[in-house]
Amino acid sequence: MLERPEPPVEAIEAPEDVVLLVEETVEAPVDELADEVVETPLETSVEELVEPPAPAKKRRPVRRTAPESPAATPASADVALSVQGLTKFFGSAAAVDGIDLEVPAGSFFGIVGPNGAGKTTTLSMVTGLLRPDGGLVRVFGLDVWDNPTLAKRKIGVLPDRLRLFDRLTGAEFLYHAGALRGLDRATIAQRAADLSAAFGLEHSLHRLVSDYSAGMTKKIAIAAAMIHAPRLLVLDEPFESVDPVSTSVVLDVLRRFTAAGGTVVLSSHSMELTERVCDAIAIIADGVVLAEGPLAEVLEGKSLEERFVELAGGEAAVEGMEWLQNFSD
Ligand SMILES: Nc1ncnc2c1ncn2[C@@H]1O[C@H](COP(=O)(O)OP(=O)(O)OP(=O)(O)O)[C@@H](O)[C@H]1O
Repeated sequence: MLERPEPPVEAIEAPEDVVLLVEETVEAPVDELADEVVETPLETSVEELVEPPAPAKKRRPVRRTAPESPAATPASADVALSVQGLTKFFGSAAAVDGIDLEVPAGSFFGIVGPNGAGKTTTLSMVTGLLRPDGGLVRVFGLDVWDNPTLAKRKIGVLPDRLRLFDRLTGAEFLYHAGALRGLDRATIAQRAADLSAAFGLEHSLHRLVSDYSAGMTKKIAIAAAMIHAPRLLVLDEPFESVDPVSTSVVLDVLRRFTAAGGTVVLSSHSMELTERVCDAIAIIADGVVLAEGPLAEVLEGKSLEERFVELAGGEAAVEGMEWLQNFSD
């Protein structure tokens, strides 16, 4: 029997308090908003990571991998992201079909795959935006679906199909991102200044995001994803529509982030860029992992493009298109 299609991602998991905050902040000037900020310290100590406070017992929303399965082994402390048996169906079709991934802390991890391979669906489940039908996702040992609040503090997200509050200026947008993460005004101001300078947006912060170019929009969205100093950045196609100069600026920021111990997981259709910047990769197609591991191991001495086509490619069905050679004029 066919299931109904999933509702839009943001309609599924957005907690009520976040929605309220969004509604309250959209039209208000930044200075007024500052007083409403909840000053919750965001960075979580190492102790909290190792021994998170016992959460209230909740019904587990995710169908688990059987405990005796080898895939359900505990994650190690130096693993930033551990995905085990992750599954998602849309109707009767498996978009993600038992994916396992292990992303070492401090790495620059790339996910590549053909259109419809399941990259966005995987990243949406990893970041707590889309509920899996099965499997486990752990971020620094925390189960994203058992401890969403604690786990999401560790994660900065650039989602696919950006829908930004584009009637805000760049400054308001960053303020809004920081306020949602519970940062106080002074911290947001400091970080917004640092991030906008790093991304070359410092002279555009007074402009409406709706007037930004596609590349500027990506950059402000990545800046917003970083404002709470997450340990893990999950970026869905961060370089799409971004020119080479801006790409290099973004890469520079991300490299500094990983050099300081942060972890980046990104999806990309650029084989050249993925091969150049990532130290570990996964090639996925039809919702399954075809190869995963350190870059050199996956490549086996070939270029990523060659390896990608070898594993995920197929002969294009061009036969029967002779009509295309008979031009209409
Ligand atoms: N909300 C949805 N409802 C029904 N099917 C969906 C939905 N979202 C994704 N799919 C399907 O799941 C599969 C994986 O899609 P997904 O967007 O994860 O692929 P992708 O690898 O990110 O593709 P691309 O590179 O084109 O962005 C596709 O067959 C897609 O049509």
